[in-house]
Amino acid sequence: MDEIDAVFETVAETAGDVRSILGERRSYEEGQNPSGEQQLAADIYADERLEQRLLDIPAVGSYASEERDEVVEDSGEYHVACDPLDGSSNLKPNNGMGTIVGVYDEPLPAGGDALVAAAYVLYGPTTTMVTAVDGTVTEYLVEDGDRAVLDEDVTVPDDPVVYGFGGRAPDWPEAFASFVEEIENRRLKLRYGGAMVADVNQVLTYGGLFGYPMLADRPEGKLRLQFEGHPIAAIVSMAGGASSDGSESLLDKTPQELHERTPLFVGNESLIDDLESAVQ
Ligand SMILES: O=P(O)(O)OC[C@H]1O[C@](O)(COP(=O)(O)O)[C@@H](O)[C@@H]1O
Ligand SMILES: [Mg+2]
Ligand SMILES: [Mg+2]
Repeated sequence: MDEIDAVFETVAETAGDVRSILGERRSYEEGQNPSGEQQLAADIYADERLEQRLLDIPAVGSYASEERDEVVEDSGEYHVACDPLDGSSNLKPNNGMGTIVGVYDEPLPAGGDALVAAAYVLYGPTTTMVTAVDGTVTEYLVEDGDRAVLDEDVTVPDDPVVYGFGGRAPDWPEAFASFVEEIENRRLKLRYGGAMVADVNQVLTYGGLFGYPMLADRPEGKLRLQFEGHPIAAIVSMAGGASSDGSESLLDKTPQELHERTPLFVGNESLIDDLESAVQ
């Protein structure tokens, strides 16, 4: 699909720009995003750049992002939802961060069944990009805005190695806390860096489970279904893994509101099955 490739191309180009400003846009701005989180100058830069560039593509009919209240309308058959800078609190300690993009063929907010393609960029020691469309997941190295294929068929390894869960352990519901204990006893290794894209990329590379669970005072968890949940779930699912909110696949869910949150788990299908049995 040429239109989807145009979106991927634009995201790769923009990744080059975002990478180049990270060093100088480290300060917090006055404003908060619709989820009540303080915005960094880099969050705002990435959001504005993606908005401009993506809406320039004729097939892109609207742009929505974690960093703005409303959908920006244009005309075109695809609707793009972005987390412009995922894990931006990692900017200060110089750790991994990402950009997440979901492409839908229905106006937003839209259900997971309307998602036709997804991608993320990982700003690590190198910049890489993972795309998912038509059942295939591809990993690229991004240099100067250009993509070079690293792995043309990314699949979640059968034998899981790593796990990482967000939130404070005392806030985890009892059933989830017992599940985590059991996961640790299976000799999985802890890998948690505080940026979902970076943590999920560990799961795609080594196999395992990433989650940001329901919390005692926040049963809806932290992460946003439209901007983070659906695209990440689609990528992991197309790579042979699975997703869940604790009881059903994230791809079966439709947000009632654009910025709706959800508990989020992605990884090997067997681990997602075990998680659902443990927390339901
Ligand atoms: O600091 P915590 O509570 O572990 O939360 C980390 C999670 O929050 C996020 O940073 C939320 O994303 P944003 O940075 O885009 O708001 C995820 O990337 C990450 O998994
Ligand atoms: Mg995020
Ligand atoms: Mg963000």
